[in-house]
Amino acid sequence: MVYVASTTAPVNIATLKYWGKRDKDLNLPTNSSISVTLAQEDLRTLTSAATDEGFTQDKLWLNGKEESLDSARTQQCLADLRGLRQQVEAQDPQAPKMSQWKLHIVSENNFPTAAGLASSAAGFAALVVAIAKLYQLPQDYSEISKIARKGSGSACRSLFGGYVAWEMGENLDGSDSKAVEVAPLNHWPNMKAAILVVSDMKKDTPSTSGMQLTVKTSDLFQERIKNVVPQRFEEMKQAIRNKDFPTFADLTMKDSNSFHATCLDSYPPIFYMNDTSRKIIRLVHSINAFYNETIVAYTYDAGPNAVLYYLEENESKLFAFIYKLFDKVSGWETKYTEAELNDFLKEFDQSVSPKLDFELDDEIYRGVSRVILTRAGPGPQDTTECLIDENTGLPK
Ligand SMILES: Nc1ncnc2c1ncn2[C@@H]1O[C@H](COP(=O)(O)OP(=O)(O)OP(=O)(O)O)[C@@H](O)[C@H]1O
Ligand SMILES: C[C@@](O)(CCOP(=O)(O)OP(=O)(O)O)CC(=O)O
Repeated sequence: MVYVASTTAPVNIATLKYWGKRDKDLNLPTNSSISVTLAQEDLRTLTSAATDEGFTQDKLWLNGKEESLDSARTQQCLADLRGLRQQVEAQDPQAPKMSQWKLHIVSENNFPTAAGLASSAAGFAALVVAIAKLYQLPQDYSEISKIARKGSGSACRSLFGGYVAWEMGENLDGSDSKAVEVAPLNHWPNMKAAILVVSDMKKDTPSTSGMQLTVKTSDLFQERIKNVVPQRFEEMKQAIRNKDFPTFADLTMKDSNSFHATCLDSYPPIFYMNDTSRKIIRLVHSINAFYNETIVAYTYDAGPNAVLYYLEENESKLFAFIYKLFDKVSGWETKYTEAELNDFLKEFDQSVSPKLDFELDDEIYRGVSRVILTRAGPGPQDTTECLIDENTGLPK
């Protein structure tokens, strides 16, 4: 009999960045980090996991293609999950001996893989949660997040919705390096995100090797992990608890800049942002200066895409600028009617244009391929969708 379980898992985008490992094999970080989990209508992984006594090999199909499961990281995740399943079997002799059987895993991302859109985070979170469900593990999600962490560090934060911290921990075996909820989605539900996709191309320097180089060569990095991030970690959690957007946003922007500064300070230097990324940074500062209030924050991961965080109530103020500048780029029409989009232009003409005290770069849209308009969202979700045929145990 083929046993099957499925889940979806979200992407998360850090507002306090994880950059640097103190243990590469266990993905133990040199600093704690914080992220916002994003809604799954726009960005999510759907994963089904199956097991059966008759399966002969562990197998993975990702976006319709069979992929290797051989990476040490994936093997770690599978071994840990099987270890926990063994405990279930030891306590309940009736429980099927799934820990001894092979697994079939089928997964689909509804967005480009490895484009700096945190596919590995959603991917490993979904993989681990699907198998934990299949195995009926009793552990809570903080415990399960330690297994996702071994797949990809940032994946541990995708086990929760809303506002999430990854506590770096101290133990050498990683037993206290786990994700915890800072605040649930409904605490501050009006957080939105506009992602300006600057490039869909696969990135040059993978996060793992980039981090290794920074840890080894950057002096600035030592200052960051010792004196900058620990304090920011506490301040950002407090800003989230207080729903204090200006503080949250200022910390987010400063931390993105600090992380990219350590990349530039690596030797040889690593460049994740490009000219368009930098123009967007300037634009965001100009918009905040124009309103004399911090209404929007940028943050960049290991790639040139900009993620802009803002509150729903400030959307028309922000979109007066960004729809005006990026209206030629796709992604708006799925979220707004033509009348709503016209209102953003009207807002620009009536409220912004007469007072505009800086020059807008009409060509900036050329560096952006699309916008993804999304918002803060919940953690992994149960689903009735299943990617595996329950009779054959193969992808549908
Ligand atoms: N649904 C999935 N299931 C299992 N593994 C996945 C899944 N999606 C992505 N991955 C793994 O993650 C890898 C991509 O990770 P990578 O870190 O290069 O890109 P990214 O996550 O988009 O970028 P970043 O984490 O820096 O934002 C893929 O090559 C694959 O091995
Ligand atoms: C810049 C980041 O997005 C780096 C994410 O790195 P990964 O989690 O992809 O790295 P590995 O642990 O090596 O898989 C910052 C962040 O998400 O906190």
